[in-house]
Amino acid sequence: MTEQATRIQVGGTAGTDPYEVLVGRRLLGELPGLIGAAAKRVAVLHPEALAATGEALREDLAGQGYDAIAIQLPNAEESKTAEVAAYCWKALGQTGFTRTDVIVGVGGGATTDLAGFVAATWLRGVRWIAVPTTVLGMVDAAVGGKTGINTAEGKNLVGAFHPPAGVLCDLAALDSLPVNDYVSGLAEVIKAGFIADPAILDLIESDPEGARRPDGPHTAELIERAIRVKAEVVSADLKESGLREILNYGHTLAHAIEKNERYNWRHGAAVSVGMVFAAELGRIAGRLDDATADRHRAVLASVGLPLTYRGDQWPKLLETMKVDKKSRGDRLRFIVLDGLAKPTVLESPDPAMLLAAHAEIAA
Ligand SMILES: NC(=O)c1ccc[n+]([C@@H]2O[C@H](COP(=O)([O-])OP(=O)(O)OC[C@H]3O[C@@H](n4cnc5c(N)ncnc54)[C@H](O)[C@@H]3O)[C@@H](O)[C@H]2O)c1
Ligand SMILES: O=C(O)C(=O)C[C@@H](O)[C@H](O)[C@H](O)COP(=O)(O)O
Ligand SMILES: [Zn+2]
Repeated sequence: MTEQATRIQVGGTAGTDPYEVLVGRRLLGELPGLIGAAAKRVAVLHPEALAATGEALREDLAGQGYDAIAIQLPNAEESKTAEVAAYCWKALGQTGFTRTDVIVGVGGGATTDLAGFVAATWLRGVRWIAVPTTVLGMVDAAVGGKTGINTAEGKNLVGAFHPPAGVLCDLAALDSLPVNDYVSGLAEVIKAGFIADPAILDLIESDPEGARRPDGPHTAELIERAIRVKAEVVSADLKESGLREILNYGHTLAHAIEKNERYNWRHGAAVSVGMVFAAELGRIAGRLDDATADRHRAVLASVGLPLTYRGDQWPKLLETMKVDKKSRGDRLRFIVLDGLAKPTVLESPDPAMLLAAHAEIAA
């Protein structure tokens, strides 16, 4: 049975269908309503780490009369490949999955990115529901409809905007999350703090140790605040024609680091370094005050996120950043801050500025 949950609406403007993000506990009772009466088949996509959860969900849905299958994916970034997507398409084809059938993605951001992408591409788009099980998935990846996979050339280079029909954030799922993965998700929470909601930073600074734990005093509030930031932005600009770019704060460098590390770094850890870089870039460009730039290091370090990356990799990172989705032709574009919660775009920064900002994160 569903316990009382916080409901955050996303979309519903500019021709997009509205949907809700629920945050609470024991939310799976909401699934049948979201799946809808038209579905006969349901595919539950889950990572290896959540094999038991995926199978339990499949059994539950089968007990409710659906023709339910579970598709196990590799853990983490290994699932975001064309091969894994093709494996899922094959399973859906063999099950006779039609346009009224539904995909449920249960897992972290990598799983929901892949599940959403499979939903976007199967029969040119079927309904899907996100059940994020990591902090990062709840506050960011599962919300907003960006779905996709990586290619050899870079991160998330193939994908589609395909919003879910609903997002169920069951906070109990976080109890089994390894601490490194938990903390990685805090990078996106802190990002939401810097770009839009500084109360998030105050909450973390008041108890950094508590922020690292699912039973911390502010866990639900931190997650809900970060979701509200994301919901507001994607509701105004689903397809990233402008405003949505602010959610990419720290990501230009982060994606290059992830690729350079063959995805052995967690996304949030790379975003942490990427935000320190972006803050330095803002400071060097004369946009950001010293105190706010320094606050990045302090708050990220206080929860155990990294601030530096190997200094000898700059030429490779620069090359990768050129295929960032915010680039236009030969122009690199970065999100920087004009001040706390004042994100803006920095176009074609001088190479010397980039190098100087890089020197501040080089280990
Ligand atoms: N679409 C978007 O808007 C968006 C936003 C932010 C990030 N992302 C993407 O999200 C991905 C990162 O997501 P993530 O940080 O959630 O990592 P992840 O999905 O790689 O999960 C991390 C690890 O935790 C395991 N796991 C997941 N839930 C668990 C649980 N409850 N208990 C135990 N283990 C669990 C996973 O199997 C994996 O091994 C990246 O690919 C990033 O690009 C997408
Ligand atoms: O939702 C968005 O928009 C974001 O930029 C959120 C990011 O945290 C996320 O990592 C996203 O997947 C990056 O998008 P990309 O378009 O740069 O691949
Ligand atoms: Zn991100």
